[in-house]
Amino acid sequence: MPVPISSPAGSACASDTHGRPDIAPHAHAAARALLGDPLTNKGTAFTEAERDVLGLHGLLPPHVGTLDSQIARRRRALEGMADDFHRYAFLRELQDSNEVLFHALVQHDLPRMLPLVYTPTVGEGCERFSEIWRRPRGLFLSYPNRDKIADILADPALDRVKVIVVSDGERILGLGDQGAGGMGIPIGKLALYTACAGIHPAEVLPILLDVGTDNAARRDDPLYVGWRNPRIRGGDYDAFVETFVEAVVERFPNVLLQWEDFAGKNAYDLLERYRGTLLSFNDDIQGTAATATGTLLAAIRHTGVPLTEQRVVLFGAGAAGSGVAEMLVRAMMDEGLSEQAARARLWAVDRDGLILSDIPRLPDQQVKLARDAAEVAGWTLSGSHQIGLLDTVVNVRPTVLIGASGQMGAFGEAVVRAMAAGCERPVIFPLSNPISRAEAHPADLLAWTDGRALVGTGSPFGVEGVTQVNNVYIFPGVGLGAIAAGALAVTDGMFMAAARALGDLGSMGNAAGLLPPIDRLRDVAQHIALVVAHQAVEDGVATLVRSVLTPEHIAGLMWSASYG
Ligand SMILES: O=C([O-])CC(=O)C(=O)O
Ligand SMILES: [Mg+2]
Repeated sequence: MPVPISSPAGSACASDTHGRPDIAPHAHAAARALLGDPLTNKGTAFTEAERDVLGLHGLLPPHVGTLDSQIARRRRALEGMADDFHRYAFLRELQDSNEVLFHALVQHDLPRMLPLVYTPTVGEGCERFSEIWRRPRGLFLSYPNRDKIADILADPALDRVKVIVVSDGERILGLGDQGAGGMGIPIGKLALYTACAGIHPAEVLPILLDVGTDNAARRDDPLYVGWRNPRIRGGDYDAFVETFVEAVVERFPNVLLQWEDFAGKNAYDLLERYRGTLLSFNDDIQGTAATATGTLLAAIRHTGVPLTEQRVVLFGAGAAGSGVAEMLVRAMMDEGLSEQAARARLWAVDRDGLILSDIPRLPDQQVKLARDAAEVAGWTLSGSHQIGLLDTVVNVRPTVLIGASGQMGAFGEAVVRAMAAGCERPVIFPLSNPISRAEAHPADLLAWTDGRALVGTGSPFGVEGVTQVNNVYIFPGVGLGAIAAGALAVTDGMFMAAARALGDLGSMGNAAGLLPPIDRLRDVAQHIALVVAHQAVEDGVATLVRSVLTPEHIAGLMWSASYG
């Protein structure tokens, strides 16, 4: 769906009484507005005819370019830069000046561009957001403006919005509280909705709920662009989010909303509170879970050990880790285990060590994962305090080790060698992002296991044979599928269908990895969208019937970057 570029008020050119062409004053303003709006700007690719009609002569250099030549020019500039952070900033600026060119560049070479516009570089983009602030994108809904949310959303420029990604910036990847800088994440995720699921750039809306920050370094930075206040919490926070959700439902009744990078308890509470009111999901809980589950199912094709016989140790039981655990339990139950038998195959280790039921004040999601102290009574332990990751691995002899802790290097040599000693083909997924928070470097995992490990990392490392196990394999397809089916809710079944579809996809020619290569992400999203849309029908939440939900229907919804 190209954005129509219409001539303002018919034609900009008129003739004065002497027959000289004359450009009406409003046309000058309109011409500048056209170039200043990233959704309509084509830069040097405006044709002669368009320049005539739209009054663009003089504002552009005389050369008329093509999208391909523009890509080549930007590509050369990008490769000449000193580091990825500057490439990130350059691409953000391009997105804010010409969206078609930005998306064409990204789609043209996803393996090169994804790590620049998304994980891992987006992490530094959030940490240094204020430093590279240039132009507004999306909406900052700050606590002091809480009475104005509905007015802000009323902007007619937002009429086409179909997908919102919202964060409050409190748990940005594994980097913690970044306050308003967390906006980099909704922007990055939505760039992938366009790149992978073909959602038009005019239909996406990044939102940052600025409720302050407890990150003193950000607050004390004189350049910080956010609200300089400690985080609002408790009832005031809940009321603020409630106002936000009510305004969204009123303004965009059919929108798909993705909660992203909220801290643990809020992540769970908001998902559960609003999943019945709003077509919504939490990517860190559900997207990560489906990605990890799907990749584990793919790994099982290599190891031959059925899911119901896996022994899984999870390190880090926050929103992402416990989301993975719950989905694995459901997947094992689908394959015939009782809930109790499924839970008996999972051990979760968090900051107090192995989660045991006698640990006081466990968060709700950890209570379900806790083991009975009696179960570990016979374990050989290295110390008398908590049961750490190494003790757990030595005693459990896991077949699968998953990290969602944000703790760099937590999968050390002793842990990994202990695992490899008890298992022929260890499956090891250090999922935490960005690279500075990964539980292990994949090259070390391969070395310590003599190449026997099947390794998947949240961030890209560029190590041969290592799969990137990132939510980008899931959320664009789930979102597109939900939209395609006109779904009223995103069910757990839709995520399970997405996970199984991912596991069944095979590596699409990616000989070394478990999942398809990054340059096939559009095909992945399209396939997952179809399966998810069908599951929406199955679960009774679709407003369209199954017979119209064909691959052609999905493909027809996907926009590709071109000037059209
Ligand atoms: O953004 C990513 O790469 C994956 C993710 O959701 C997270 O780490 O929070
Ligand atoms: Mg996230």
